[in-house]
Amino acid sequence: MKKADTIWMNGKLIPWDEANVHVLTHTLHYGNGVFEGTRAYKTDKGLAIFRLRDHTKRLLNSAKITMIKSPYTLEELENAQIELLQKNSFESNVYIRPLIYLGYGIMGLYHVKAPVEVAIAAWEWGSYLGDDGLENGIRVKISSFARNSVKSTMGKAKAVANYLNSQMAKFEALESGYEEALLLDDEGFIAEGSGECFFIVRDGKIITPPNDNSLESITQATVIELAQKLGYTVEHRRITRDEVYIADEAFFTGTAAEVTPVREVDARIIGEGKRGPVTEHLQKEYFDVVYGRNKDFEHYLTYI
Ligand SMILES: Cc1[nH+]cc(COP(=O)(O)O)c(CN[C@@H](CCC(=O)O)C(=O)O)c1O
Repeated sequence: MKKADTIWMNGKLIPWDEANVHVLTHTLHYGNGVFEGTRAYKTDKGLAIFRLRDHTKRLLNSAKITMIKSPYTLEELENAQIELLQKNSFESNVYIRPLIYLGYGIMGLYHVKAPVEVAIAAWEWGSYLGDDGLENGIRVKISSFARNSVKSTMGKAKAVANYLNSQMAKFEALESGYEEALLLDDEGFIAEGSGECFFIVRDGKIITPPNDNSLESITQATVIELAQKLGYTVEHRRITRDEVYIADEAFFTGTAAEVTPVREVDARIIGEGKRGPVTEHLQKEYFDVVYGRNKDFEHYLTYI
């Protein structure tokens, strides 16, 4: 990972190598911290953060869900992200990682007296699932792990602790020779990927699971809005694994994953075993949106 010069920590820009925490930082031990993943793209008019407000709102919603009181307002956090990108220099697209976490000072599960800290880092990050994956699709394994259950966790919070489930699913998939995991919910319906939301295409219709068991994905929402504007029928409904196997196309969406085609699931070739025509169309349109080439969506961009 290429270091940037500085990281924003609790209101100050400090040198990357000095952005450290104490080993008894509460979140390190108990996993109650919330974070975001936001991309900024090199558009013709310079670097632009995509859906900054939506991501920052979700960060504060995540904090509210897990009972962390942010010391900064929505505007202060937005301005901090803008300042971080202005004060660092980046050659290519940037990934921004805000984190609100519980710092050093108390141990034990009752967290309310732990100090709340905020750090925002940014680095240059290419395609999450590989350039080849973006173009030709990836191979996916249905995970042996069910997605965190709504009976025991809260998936609308982008909370640190929720990612042990994702990490183990990702590990299992890669160790089995695949490139990503697709998780079922605890009733056996498709939930989402380890770090993405999921779509299939059947008979020209675009289908994606509701967010009962997944993060409310900003990229999923953008792709749905885009697809509807392009005249596609979009269904938000439950999907079973065997419906995935017989789908004409499938793809993941996420800030990091962008629109990544899926060409195989559990050794079943999806469609023609490559990026499908609808996926390719949506992927191209999505990149036009985030690079500021689609004026109907330019309100989502915050130019730095
Ligand atoms: C579990 C999960 N589900 C769906 C999504 C898609 O949400 P959105 O980015 O708002 O469209 C993400 C983002 N996953 C982050 C993973 C990055 C990482 O590995 O770290 C991301 O895409 O930034 C998830 O982590």
